[in-house]
Amino acid sequence: MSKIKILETNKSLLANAQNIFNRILEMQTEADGQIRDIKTIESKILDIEKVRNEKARAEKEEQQRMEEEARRMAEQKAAEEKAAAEQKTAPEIVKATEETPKPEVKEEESAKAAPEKKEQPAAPAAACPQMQQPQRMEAKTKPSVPPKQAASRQAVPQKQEAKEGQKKQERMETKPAKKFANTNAKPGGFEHGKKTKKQLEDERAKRPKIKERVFNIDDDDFPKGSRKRHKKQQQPKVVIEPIKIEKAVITEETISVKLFSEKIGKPVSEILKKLLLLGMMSTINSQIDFDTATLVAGEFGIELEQKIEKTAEDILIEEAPDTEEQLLKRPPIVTIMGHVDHGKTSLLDKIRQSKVTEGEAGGITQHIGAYQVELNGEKITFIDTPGHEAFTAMRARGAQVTDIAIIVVAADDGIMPQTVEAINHAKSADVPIIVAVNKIDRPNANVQKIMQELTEHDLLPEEWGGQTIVVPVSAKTGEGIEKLLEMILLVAEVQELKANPDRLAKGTIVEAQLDKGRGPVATVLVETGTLRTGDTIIAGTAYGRVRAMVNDLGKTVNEAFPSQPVEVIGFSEVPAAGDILHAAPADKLSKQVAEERKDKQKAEMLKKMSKVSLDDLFNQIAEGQIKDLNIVIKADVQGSVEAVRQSLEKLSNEEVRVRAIHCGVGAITETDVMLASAANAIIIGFNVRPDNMAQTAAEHEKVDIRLYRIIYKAIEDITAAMKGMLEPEFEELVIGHAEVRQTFKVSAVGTIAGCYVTDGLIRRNAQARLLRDNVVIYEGALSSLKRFKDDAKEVAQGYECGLSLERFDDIKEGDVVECFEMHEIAR
Ligand SMILES: Nc1nc2c(ncn2[C@@H]2O[C@H](COP(=O)(O)OP(=O)(O)OP(=O)(O)O)[C@@H](O)[C@H]2O)c(=O)[nH]1
Repeated sequence: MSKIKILETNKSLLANAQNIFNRILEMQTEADGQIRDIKTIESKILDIEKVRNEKARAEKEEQQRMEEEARRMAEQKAAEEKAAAEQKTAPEIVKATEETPKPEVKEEESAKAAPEKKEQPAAPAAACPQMQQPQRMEAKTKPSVPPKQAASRQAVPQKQEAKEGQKKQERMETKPAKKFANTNAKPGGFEHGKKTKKQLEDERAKRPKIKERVFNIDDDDFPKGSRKRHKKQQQPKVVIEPIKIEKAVITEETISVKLFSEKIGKPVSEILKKLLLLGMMSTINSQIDFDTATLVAGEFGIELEQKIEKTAEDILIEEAPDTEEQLLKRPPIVTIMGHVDHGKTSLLDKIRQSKVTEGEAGGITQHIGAYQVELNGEKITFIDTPGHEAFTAMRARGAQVTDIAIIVVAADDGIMPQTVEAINHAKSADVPIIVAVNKIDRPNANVQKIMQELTEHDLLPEEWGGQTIVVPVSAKTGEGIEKLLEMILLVAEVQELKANPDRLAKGTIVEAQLDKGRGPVATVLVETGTLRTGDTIIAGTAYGRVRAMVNDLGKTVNEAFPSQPVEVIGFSEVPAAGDILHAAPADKLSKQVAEERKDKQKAEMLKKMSKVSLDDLFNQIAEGQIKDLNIVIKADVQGSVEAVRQSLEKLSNEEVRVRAIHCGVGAITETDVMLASAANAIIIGFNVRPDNMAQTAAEHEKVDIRLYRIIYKAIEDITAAMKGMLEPEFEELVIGHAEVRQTFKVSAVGTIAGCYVTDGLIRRNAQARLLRDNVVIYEGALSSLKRFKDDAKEVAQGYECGLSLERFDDIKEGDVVECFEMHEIAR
């Protein structure tokens, strides 16, 4: 009894630990989401800051430009006045000055002084007519030349000036693409030289407006592809366009709704709505596959692409194929299987004793899970764990280490059930079989009988014209052992077993344990490549570096070649037998792979741990987690139990089979809950309630208990849940219990129950049910609630009260009144 209690306590502790673990995972996910949000906000703030800075810079530049313009205007005015004065005194000089082509000088100066003018230049076509007439332009622009420059220009020969003018014109004509072709801007940027004072004043008056426009010019107004434009253009981006995602990439097979919403920039609620329209009930954490995600993204007009990223695991197992020249012959790996007591261990021992020390004088064999023997200079590796259980366990983990299976059959016994199993295991693994008929030294040995029996299992001996090699042996005397080894080498020869020793090692863990002194120790059977001391290794979730290697003779070795068993020290934890070992090119990679595998294990464990409930039944069915919907049925009478069982089992369909794993009459007990927990079942109660222990256990074990009073409602709920359409709107909340201590019959009123409130409270307006031995015998409302003679609204725990039930008088002492309210559930 106490053991059971301990077991149960352990179980509940485990469940608690699991809950805490789940909560931590949830918190971690939440924290990750919040960090992401913070990062997004951060980057937005930076963007805004950037825009603000750009705007301030542009304003500053604009101000500088205005100042520069004002200064130039003043100079211009002075020049005009001076020119007017000179005109009066020296008309010929004026004439000469008028004929001097200088617009390009002014233009250059103007461009240098006011780079912003380039932001609104004329379109090339518009600019050209003016540029094609430098002589005429110069006549008009002459007054704007500063006096100093004008004087120096007078000394320049006309011919040279004309040439320069032409060159400049050509330069401007050949580079139209580098200038902005903003058609909105006035083509005045290069024309200062020819403007009159009035024009310039007009322009100055208009300038604030231009500035305003510059700020509102959209990027799209400019021709695309001009890098120079971005360099020179100092326009701030004031208008922040909302980001429109047209294409998104997902990098895994499935994606959570939350992450998907971030990728496509749509709210989770919108996505859930779309999924619902596709018939999928999902939550923010639900995983959706690429096809579904594509459909949803399509609804938003977003193209979705899948680019599966390479995991560390992919990189680890990625291997270049070996060339024919790289492949060298390797020893065969042999497993011995057979029925109990037919002599597997004896045979393995005999082979080892007879051959292992050859050439290794004084060598003491070590038990490391596998050993090698030598015959005529050729090696054979034996896996030292006899029996097909280990063989199959390894196969189940994806490790197929065995090249040849020896089926041991005792000559004095015959083929037994485990012999048949062993034969079938070897056959299903497609491994060649050699039959060793053992114990031939025994007087009642009958090899012919064994051969006869072998034919019944599709193993026709060679002697009888078949393919199966049968070798009579005695593990006791050693007779036939040499022949058996020869046959093994022969079969290996036919198999052409080869491996490339010149690559990173890959192998299988044959045995592993935690050694007090040396830490995790594992025997590795190298399959291909060469394992070396110092190599980075990973097997399952255990990783590390080869610190030391010991062979089957107890000798320290620095290298292990294909088919060689070695004991390896240096793992971070004990790997499992059957795990595949990889030597990794880098420490980091092995660590990453281990992390990935641990995450995967965790996810799978969580998946397995998640209990079925009607709320997420559809999701679990959809994910293929549930094939059977197990149900425990408890009802008040046997008739109901049967009726409910039949109705519910009829709901089975192709995807899910509804199975009543336990049915019974009476209250829902803790045992029912434990059974439901173990079988991942839902409990359906009809007119019965769970007792306190059951209630607590159900909370611990996360078992879904559904209570009904009408069969069709249960059927309706389960049908809906199976279709993913379950939408219960209300949830029952028990608010208190009162025990009936005494009953009184009052002629006009009916039965009055004198009660004691044991927990919670009894509320006059709440609903009530009457329980007798946890079986519901009435459900309805209170017709009265009194404290002594006074009507009461509610009576709390620890107080006495009198109550009566609406249209129900069959109240007995010991009954319990359960008071409850219905609350709407937010889904
Ligand atoms: N006479 C004789 N006895 C043998 C021979 N081989 C094994 N035995 C005996 O048979 C018994 C069982 O041998 P094991 O080697 O333990 O057989 P096993 O198949 O490994 O048995 P399990 O490990 O229990 O599956 C032992 O008492 C051995 O001494 C043999 O060739 N001749």
